[in-house]
Formats: sequence, C-alpha cells, structure tokens
Amino acid sequence: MKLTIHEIAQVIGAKNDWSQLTNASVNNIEFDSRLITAGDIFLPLHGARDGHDFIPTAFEKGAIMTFSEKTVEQPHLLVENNLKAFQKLAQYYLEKTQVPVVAVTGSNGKTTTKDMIAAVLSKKYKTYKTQGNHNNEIGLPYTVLHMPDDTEKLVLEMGMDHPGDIDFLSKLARPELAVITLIGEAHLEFMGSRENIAKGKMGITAGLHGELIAPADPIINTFIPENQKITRFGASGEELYITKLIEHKDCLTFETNFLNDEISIPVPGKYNATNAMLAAYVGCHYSLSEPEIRSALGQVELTRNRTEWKKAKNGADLLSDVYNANPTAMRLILETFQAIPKNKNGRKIAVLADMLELGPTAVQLHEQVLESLDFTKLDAVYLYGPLMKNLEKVAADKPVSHFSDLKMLTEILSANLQPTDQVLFKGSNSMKLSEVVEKLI
Ligand SMILES: N#Cc1c(NC(=O)c2cc(S(=O)(=O)N3CCOCC3)c(Cl)cc2Cl)sc2c1CCN(Cc1ccc(O)cc1)C2
Repeated sequence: MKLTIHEIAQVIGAKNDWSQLTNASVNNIEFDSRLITAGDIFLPLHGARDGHDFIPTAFEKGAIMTFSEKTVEQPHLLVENNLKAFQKLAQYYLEKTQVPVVAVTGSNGKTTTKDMIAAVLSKKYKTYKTQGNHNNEIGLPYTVLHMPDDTEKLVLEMGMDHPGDIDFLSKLARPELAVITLIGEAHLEFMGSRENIAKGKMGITAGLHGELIAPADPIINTFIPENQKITRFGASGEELYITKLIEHKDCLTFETNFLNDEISIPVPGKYNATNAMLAAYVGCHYSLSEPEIRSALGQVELTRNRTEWKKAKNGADLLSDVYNANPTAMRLILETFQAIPKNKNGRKIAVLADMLELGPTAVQLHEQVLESLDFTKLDAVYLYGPLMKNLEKVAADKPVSHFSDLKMLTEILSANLQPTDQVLFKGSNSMKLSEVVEKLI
C-alpha cells in the first residue's frame, strides 16, 4: 500500500494531534490481529469482541499505528468510527491510484464469475481480485487497500446482506464496468421478494460510470437508470447468449453468438457456461483476443468452498460457510441464517465446528457463540470439535448436541435430514465440515 501515516491521518480526518507521530510508509492495514506484521496499521473493529481489546497484541506483533475510537496509550489515529475511516481511506486510495474497477454481483455465481473475469484480464493486465468472501463493507475496502502496488485492473465482488449494501460499495469503488450474474430466489436471501433482490443488485449502478452487463430478466427493468449503457444476456435473441453447450462430467464446451470459436472450461454446469460467457464478453470489452480469452478460461482456478446455498440429495437447503472461521464471521453467518424464513414444515439446524488459532481466549470465544444462537429460530445445534465442547457446557438446557467424531455427526445428520430442512455449516476449514456437506449433496 503506497500511503504514509500523515497522509492517512489527513484523509480520515484524525482528531488527535498526529503531527508528532511517525510519518512512516505503511505496510498493510489489518483488522485480524493474527495477521499483523512489522510496519502494519491495526484496525480495531466491533466484531464478536471489541477490536480495541486487541490493540496491545497488535503492537506486540509489530504494528506501528492503530485506528482508535478512544484515546489509548499506543500511537493512534483518533476517529469517530474506525470502519467509516477505513472505507473512506479505501475510496481515497482508488481515486489516488486510478486503478480501473470491474464490479460483479448476483445471487449465485458472482464468486465464479469474478474469478473467471480476473483470469481473463490477467492475460493482458496485472489484475487483482477479491480474495475469499471479502465482498462486504469490510472485505471490499480491505481488498482495495491490499491490492499490489502495480495493479492495473481490480475485480471486486460485491455482496449484499441488506438493501443498500451494493449502492454503498458501488459509490466507494466507482466501477467502470459492472456485471450482474442473476437475480435469485427470495427465500434464500432475506430481502423479502425478488423485486427487492433485483433493486438491491441494481444498486451496482449507483457509482457506475460505464457499461452494465445484466440478465435479460425483466424484473430489473424498472431499476435501470436513464442513459445507462446496458448489455443483456440470456436466451437466444438477447445481445449475448449461448448457442451450443456440450456438458461433460467435470468440464464443458460452449459456443456463443459473439465469439467465433468454442470455449472449454474445466468445470461442469450450464450456469458456469453463462459465467464464462460473461467473462469472455468482459475480455472482448478490454480488447483481449479470442485465443487469450480461450486460454484463460480453459485453465481458470475457482475460489474453493464458496459460501453459497447447495441442495442436499433429499432436497434440503445447505449453507456451507467454511471461510474465515473467526468469532465475527460465526456471529454474522448465524445472524444471516437465523433471519431467513424456514421452509414450510421445515427445521433450521446449525452445525458448528471449532474456530482455530484464536489464541489464549479461544475457550471464552467459543462459549460466547451462545450469544449468537437464537433458539426461537433454531431447532437444533450440532457441535463438533474439542473447543465447541465449551459451548455445549454453557448451553446445558438447549437443543445442543456435541460430537467428537465427524463420521458419527455425518451419520446422525444424514439419517435425520428432512427435505424441508435448512442446515448451516460453519467452522475452520481444517475441521472438514465441507466433507459432511459433500456426503449430503
Ligand atoms: N471478534 C473477533 C475476532 C476477529 N474478527 C475478525 O477478524 C473479523 C472478521 C470479519 S468477517 O466476517 O470474517 N469478514 C471480514 C472480511 O470480509 C468478509 C467478512 C468481520 Cl466482518 C469483522 C471482523 Cl472484526 S479476528 C480475531 C478475533 C478475536 C480473537 N483474535 C485472535 C486473538 C486471540 C487472543 C489474543 O490475545 C489476540 C488475538 C482473532
């Protein structure tokens, strides 16, 4: 990150006298104190714990500065709200570096489409993209401030938890090109209706100063701004469409109405052909040749374990979020999962596994997950791992069962799963809950 402490202090409007503080160039800015290395700035956020509690740890690990919402003994930049300051800094950094942004959103497929677009653009430009699920009000500015200094194109995934989220991210990032993959089903995004989902995703035009690529789905039509340059995709007859599709077990080949030759991708599924078609069109937009596009898509590597709803063999809805297993991510995904209406006659089950590398406060942090469990919404909680045993102990009178053996957990879950159930899986990657999901789908 090419920023100095004094430049940052000015941009975020630090309220304390920072002129006597070091004006060193900053290495990185981190909100997870475990990631702090020498020369970093720490960003205390209000996650499952108040991030200010971890300022001493951050300096022990080499931080040279911290944002803070209160006066602290360590060198700090005092602001009203750390997150707002962080977001303002990210917006400033994009304006300063003038790195062009391609924005991607949609109910499903946005992570795959983001990966494919980045793979295509990487053939011609130094391209950086959203890592993991860093697609929200914290993750997107984090991505901007972590892009390499020589970045020429930035591909940003924009996620939506609440109405207005994407408008905010679009105004921060000011994309020159935006892609909406599809408008999904209301009941798995607690937005109330497909119209609300469409309106939310179209928020991507709020900061857009270039072309929008969007599905032909008429549900978005009333939300298209006047004079918006737009390209629609979908069935035959639209501006962009697939003319031929040959599916294989773990790859597929397709043709489109705007490319001369066929494209092959190393993943199956017609929806992935559509995602690849969008990436190919973005490649054409940036004057990549068809061979460059074909080569990129033929070897694309997709983000693993994307946080998306999957269907079990028996029809149950499974949500697997095995990304960053930290206390905040656990709280946020439980809030999201519990807020979604149950399927008719269906149950809501949470399967939670240990969060690793949480240091000396690990036991308390697992016990504190109890604060995020709403038993008026949850019918059952299955826990797995030695640390989650601590949560079971503090949840004595609740419908909570603990398993030490993943095979036993899988068998019990599989034997009791109903077609109308919704099941959340959350825990550190190495706890292997993804293997339980793979056995159910
Ligand atoms: N609460 C909390 C903690 C963390 N939270 C986060 O990293 C975090 C993650 C997320 S997130 O949901 O994972 N995420 C971030 C990126 O974009 C997508 C969403 C968010 Cl939104 C906010 C925060 Cl603050 S990381 C972390 C804690 C508390 C414990 N920390 C380790 C530690 C333990 C003991 C010590 O003495 C020092 C550090 C590590």
